[in-house]
Amino acid sequence: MSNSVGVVIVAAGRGTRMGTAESKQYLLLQGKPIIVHTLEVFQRHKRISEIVLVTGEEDVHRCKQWVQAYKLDKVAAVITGGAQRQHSVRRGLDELNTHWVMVHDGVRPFVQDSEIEACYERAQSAGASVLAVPVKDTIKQVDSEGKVLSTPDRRSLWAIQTPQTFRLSDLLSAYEEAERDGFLGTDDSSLAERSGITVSVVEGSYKNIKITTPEDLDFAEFTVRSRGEEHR
Ligand SMILES: Nc1ccn([C@@H]2O[C@H](COP(=O)(O)OP(=O)(O)OP(=O)(O)O)[C@@H](O)[C@H]2O)c(=O)n1
Ligand SMILES: C[C@](O)(CO)[C@H](O)COP(=O)(O)O
Repeated sequence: MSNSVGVVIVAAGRGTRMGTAESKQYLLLQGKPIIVHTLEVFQRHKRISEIVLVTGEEDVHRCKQWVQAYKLDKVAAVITGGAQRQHSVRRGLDELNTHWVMVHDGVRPFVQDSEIEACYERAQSAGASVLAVPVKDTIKQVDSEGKVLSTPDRRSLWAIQTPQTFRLSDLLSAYEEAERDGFLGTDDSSLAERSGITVSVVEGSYKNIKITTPEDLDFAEFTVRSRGEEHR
């Protein structure tokens, strides 16, 4: 099928900003690890045929157990990541056999089915897409001494989320180029952009947070609890 879609879910980080002994992707939300909440969103999505989960070496075993226990049968591989997010994504890409790839953070469990669909459709029409929200604050560029340098026009600023969707062959080329040039980016789109791929933004929701610091857990608990109440 020429539009098959695989997902690389990266979960090999240590969560230093969260500061918990347990890596944040394995903390429980209503009794279930955050990473399982994230996997379930893609497991149930009709567009997704294959999932590769990238995790820490010491976590592969328990992740494989969850894949069985939660019947996540789209998970084709659970593999070990690298030192930086970019290295983890690269390893995941090498495992996929689909035409399209979505890269998603394991700690963004609140992405909606409709957002995944919109990202897929935009990538089909534009070539590549990223989910994002317009920034709400005024942003300033500041130098190392704390002096304000400039105030960029907020109307052109977006906070970038995942999923980020590309043709697998395009993203692999972009990753190879970045590796060759020693470029390290904080997202996948930045690698694609520098290799000349046009990336289009899909407006998402402020609820699709990346669970990063302790206050994000309060929001996550609240969100999961309210969903449970909605379904009662
Ligand atoms: N070497 C790495 C680093 C990060 N990630 C993943 O990339 C996503 C986004 O990264 P971030 O939130 O920054 O996670 P951590 O690196 O774990 O957090 P911190 O920077 O606070 O240590 C997370 O799902 C994380 O597990 C990864 O797979 N491999
Ligand atoms: C890819 C990403 O989620 C876009 O917001 C993010 O850049 C990855 O995490 P980090 O906070 O930059 O490490």
